[in-house]
Amino acid sequence: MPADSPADGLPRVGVGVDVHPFAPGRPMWVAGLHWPQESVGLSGHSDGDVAAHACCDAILTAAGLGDLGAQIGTSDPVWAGASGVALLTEMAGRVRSAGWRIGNVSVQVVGVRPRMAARRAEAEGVLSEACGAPVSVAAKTTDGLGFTGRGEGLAAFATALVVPA
Ligand SMILES: Nc1ccn([C@@H]2O[C@H](COP(=O)(O)O)[C@@H](O)[C@H]2O)c(=O)n1
Ligand SMILES: C[C@@]1(CO)OP(=O)(O)OP(=O)(O)OC[C@H]1O
Repeated sequence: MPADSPADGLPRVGVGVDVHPFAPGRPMWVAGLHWPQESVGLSGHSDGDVAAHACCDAILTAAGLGDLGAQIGTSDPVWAGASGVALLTEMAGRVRSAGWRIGNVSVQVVGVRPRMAARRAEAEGVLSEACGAPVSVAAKTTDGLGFTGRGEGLAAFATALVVPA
């Protein structure tokens, strides 16, 4: 059965993970928001927005369309420096063009900074607008453990549900 099979009208789930290291001299963009109080940003070919990228992979895998790297890759100059919101808007459009409706997306940011809680609703609004479906946002620090806990970088994990249009 092909990976993008509609599975007889049943919903399909997807998963996405992304990790980027913190990098001095870069603006911090996470979950579609700019965090101007942060002294470092995230490295990457684009803006490094792990939350938006994990959402992209979740909807793409749900639709059987590969992942963000397969869709655009880091060799494509068109997307160099692209915002996570622009990428999520584009990937959600590709998922819809392939015949899917996006039910919802849930993303969890893992790391010590930025502190998401105070701007969680704002992030959910921006990502939901980009996705054209509800996106919920959560966060965890990992209590000092691992590269996230040590403040070396940021990770995000997302799941998505799609249904045939
Ligand atoms: N980057 C983060 C990480 C966590 N939070 C919020 O803190 C709560 C407690 O996190 P623990 O990892 O210590 O359990 C968590 O539930 C989030 O609400 C955050 O805002 N930003
Ligand atoms: C977004 C892309 C392309 O600009 O690059 P990065 O910003 O490096 O992000 P990543 O999630 O590591 O890989 C996906 C790439 O397609």
